[in-house]
Amino acid sequence: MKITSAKVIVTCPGRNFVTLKIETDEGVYGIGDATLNGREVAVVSYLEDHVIPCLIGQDPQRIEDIWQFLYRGAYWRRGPVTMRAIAAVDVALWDIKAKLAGMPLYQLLGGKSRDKVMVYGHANGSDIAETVDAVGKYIDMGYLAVRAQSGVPGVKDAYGVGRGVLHYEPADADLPSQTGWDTRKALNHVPKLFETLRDTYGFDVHLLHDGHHRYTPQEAANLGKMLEPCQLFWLEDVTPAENQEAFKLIRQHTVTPLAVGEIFNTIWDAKDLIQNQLIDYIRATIVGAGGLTHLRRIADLASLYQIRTGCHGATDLSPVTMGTALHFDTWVPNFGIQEYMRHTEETDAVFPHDYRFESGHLICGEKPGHGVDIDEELAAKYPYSRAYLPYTRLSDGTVWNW
Ligand SMILES: O=C(O)C(=O)C[C@H](O)[C@H](O)CO
Ligand SMILES: [Mg+2]
Repeated sequence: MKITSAKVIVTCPGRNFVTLKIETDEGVYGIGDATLNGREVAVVSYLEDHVIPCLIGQDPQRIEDIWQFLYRGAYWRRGPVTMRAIAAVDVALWDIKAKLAGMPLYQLLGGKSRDKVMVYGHANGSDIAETVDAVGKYIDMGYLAVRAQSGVPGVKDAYGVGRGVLHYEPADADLPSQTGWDTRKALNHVPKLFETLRDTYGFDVHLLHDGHHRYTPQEAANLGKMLEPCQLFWLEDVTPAENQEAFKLIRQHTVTPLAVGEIFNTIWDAKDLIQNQLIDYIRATIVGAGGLTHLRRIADLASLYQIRTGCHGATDLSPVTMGTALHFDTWVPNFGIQEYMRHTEETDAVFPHDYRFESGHLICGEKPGHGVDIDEELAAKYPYSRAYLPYTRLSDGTVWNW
């Protein structure tokens, strides 16, 4: 069996997505997501100019060998562009293998560990009252877990505050827009938000919060400690994780559960965090961390230390990643939770899929493969449109972490 052709499809049904389609001489094809928010075209070139020429004529059934070839063979390892390109190939090949086997992908991974996958939604508002209302709407929709982000008084465009009720897309301008940050103001505000949420909704609903890399380790420890009475499900990306050791300080001071990893590319980004038990949830996902082949290795390492998965699932990860992640979540023994930021109707129409939301859970379908396709004719109606993520400055002009 041979790969006969591969093409990259770029479409923008409200936001940009990069999709790889691999075709074979047996008529079976596979689809993989390669979207890198704000840097999409770099991955298109990596795939078209450097990966696809090497794929033609290869046996698509040799997933592991092709993964190793793309990772080791390039000499230049890791990084978001390389690993997204590898992820797209990997997922397309798993899709092909599962279609050939006539099985939903979770069966190839080892079968179901659970019937459904608990997800968390994104509630946000410009102030505490609006955010509390928004969380209530998610609870009414059946969610068992909700991430809450609120505007912070005196901070311009605080992270996570969207412009719509169900959809939040931060990459919104053809040059990066400037947002603000003030840690002191956030430390005054965030604990009040969660106290109000607990007073309003009690302690049964799982609540989550994303620090989006803004705090220093000391500030992060302080926030984690202040939030302890509110019993969060997790506090995410509370400090940047390039220095994995930084989490030791946070860990020594708080039992608030910690989640990290949506920007990780490989197991090496998470190795010390996992082996020193400095986190509780690993957020690496299919498209970010080299596909199913590599994410499985991260999850297995994490399972040795009772660390559970919590795959990134923002809207810049296409339905192809969501569908594949749901097969992974259905199988992975140390599953924790899955992020679920809803795609718009336009996006869902471009990527027909068989997963569905039911009572706070997503359930993957039973179609052979990962269950997500691309409508190429419809995709062609939405041409690429450059969009950047915002960036952040403190009030004195210093660039900070967005
Ligand atoms: O979903 C999250 O937790 C995020 O932090 C979303 C990111 O800001 C988003 O994926 C950036 O493209
Ligand atoms: Mg996040």
